[in-house]
Amino acid sequence: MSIEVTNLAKVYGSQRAVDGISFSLKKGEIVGFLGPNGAGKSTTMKILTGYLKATEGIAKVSGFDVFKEPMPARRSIGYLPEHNPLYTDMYVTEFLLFSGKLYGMKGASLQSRVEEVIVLCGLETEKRKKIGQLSKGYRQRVGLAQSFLHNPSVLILDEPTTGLDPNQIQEIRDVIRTAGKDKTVLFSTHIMQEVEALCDRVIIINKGKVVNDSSLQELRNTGNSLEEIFRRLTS
Ligand SMILES: Nc1ncnc2c1ncn2[C@@H]1O[C@H](COP(=O)(O)OP(=O)(O)OP(=O)(O)O)[C@@H](O)[C@H]1O
Repeated sequence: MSIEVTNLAKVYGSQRAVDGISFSLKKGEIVGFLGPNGAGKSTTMKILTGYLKATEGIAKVSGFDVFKEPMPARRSIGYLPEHNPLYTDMYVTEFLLFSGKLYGMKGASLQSRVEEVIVLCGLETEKRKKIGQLSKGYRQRVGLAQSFLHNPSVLILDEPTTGLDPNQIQEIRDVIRTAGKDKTVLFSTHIMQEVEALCDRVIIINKGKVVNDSSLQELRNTGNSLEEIFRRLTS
């Protein structure tokens, strides 16, 4: 399994924001992680990527326990956080070279990988600009480029298209589809068409609990729209 979550819980004060969830993703699956605001999606993703400690449970990425073996687990993950933090004073290429060095990449192989992700993410026209000068969509592409840089086998993308216009949404989806071809992808979104366009499977959480885990085809077979299913399970 590329991602394995078992009885995972996160307690903030008196709130069980993540309340004993279990799910797994096989190699190569693209899975949509849905849930209303505050359901616990970002918290789960932060635990998987090692940014937060869980209160209970086990989380494994590429077979590595994210708590006990954090370094190999992190090396196999590309993460785009919800509020994609970037150094706005850096130039695009400079930022990607800098990020690559943080992953231990260097020299000609770093240079050529940066060029590769710039093409993959459609950043050629913007690569000489400062990140602060870029539109929101292009900043998001820089965040995605950074997450792909070390060629991780697992991508964890927290609302990668939020706040983008319809053209940018389509373009970012294409990037995820292309880059995700040989990877396992877990991504959160509030856009149902995005799930229809990209996913093999849908996990829905509500109030910290998994309320649906099924293939898109199984959901289609119910005869209800994804939006109807989402509303029924989460309201
Ligand atoms: N650092 C924190 N301290 C206390 N409570 C927190 C903290 N981070 C998140 N929470 C709470 O945990 C719950 C789950 O939050 P989380 O951000 O994981 O939800 P989400 O599903 O990603 O929501 P959204 O769709 O709005 O991004 C929320 O009620 C939130 O207020």
